[in-house]
Amino acid sequence: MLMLHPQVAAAPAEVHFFNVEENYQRGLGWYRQQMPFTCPSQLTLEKTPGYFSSLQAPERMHAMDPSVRLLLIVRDPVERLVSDYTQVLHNRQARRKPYPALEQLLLLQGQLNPRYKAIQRSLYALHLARWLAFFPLAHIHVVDGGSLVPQPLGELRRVEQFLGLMPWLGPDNFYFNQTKGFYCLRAGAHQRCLDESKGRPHPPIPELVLEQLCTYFSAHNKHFFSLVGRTFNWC
Ligand SMILES: Nc1ncnc2c1ncn2[C@@H]1O[C@H](COP(=O)(O)OS(=O)(=O)O)[C@@H](OP(=O)(O)O)[C@H]1O
Repeated sequence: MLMLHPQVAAAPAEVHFFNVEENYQRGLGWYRQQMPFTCPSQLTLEKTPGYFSSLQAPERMHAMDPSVRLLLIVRDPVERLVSDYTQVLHNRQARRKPYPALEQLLLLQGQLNPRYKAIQRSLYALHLARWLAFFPLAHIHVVDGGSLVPQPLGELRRVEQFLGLMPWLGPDNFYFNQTKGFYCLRAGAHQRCLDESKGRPHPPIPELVLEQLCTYFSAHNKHFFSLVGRTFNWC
């Protein structure tokens, strides 16, 4: 989830990205775990995926500034779950710690375990409803992660529009990186790809488990579609 101040149209000279969750995980000091002071010429963006499913974040963010604009990037909840697992698996392996196979976490005596955190984080309707208790839908722009990957320009132009920014992005700002198999960013002489912790191959999931996941998420997904007033190509 990304949080932006509405005066972004003022075209600030500097843009700061901030990720409280990452800074916390990296053990940085408390001052890197709070929103920094921002000058009028600066725009500060907060990007912390964990806020979306946080119980406290909506109310706290609203108390900080009820006029913030929010960007929510969603992808197929099943893909998100597997991506979540893959990320934790690699973090554990990097610290030479064991981690169970995905199916062991997903299933309890053959049935899906709804207490598995990666499943809970994929219940978008549940989380969004908490945000909608504090912010109107018009303040929340949903980015389709499934289309952001193959067509980044289209999705990001819609973000520019939502933020009331002057259209700036064009096809030259993206290039396809054959090695990574993804689009990366280019601005003038600068190029930026997501780091190697992103875009890793996902472990295969048996067809039967996929069907169980699909059945489980289907009603939640429909609820999410009704909340945002659009559908996605998910279960
Ligand atoms: N250039 C490039 N390199 C790697 N990965 C890319 C890229 N562009 C888009 N993607 C897709 O973005 C997914 C990672 O998104 P995250 O939200 O986890 O990353 S981040 O928090 O925004 O850094 C990542 O998901 P995973 O494959 O599950 O890692 C990709 O599907």
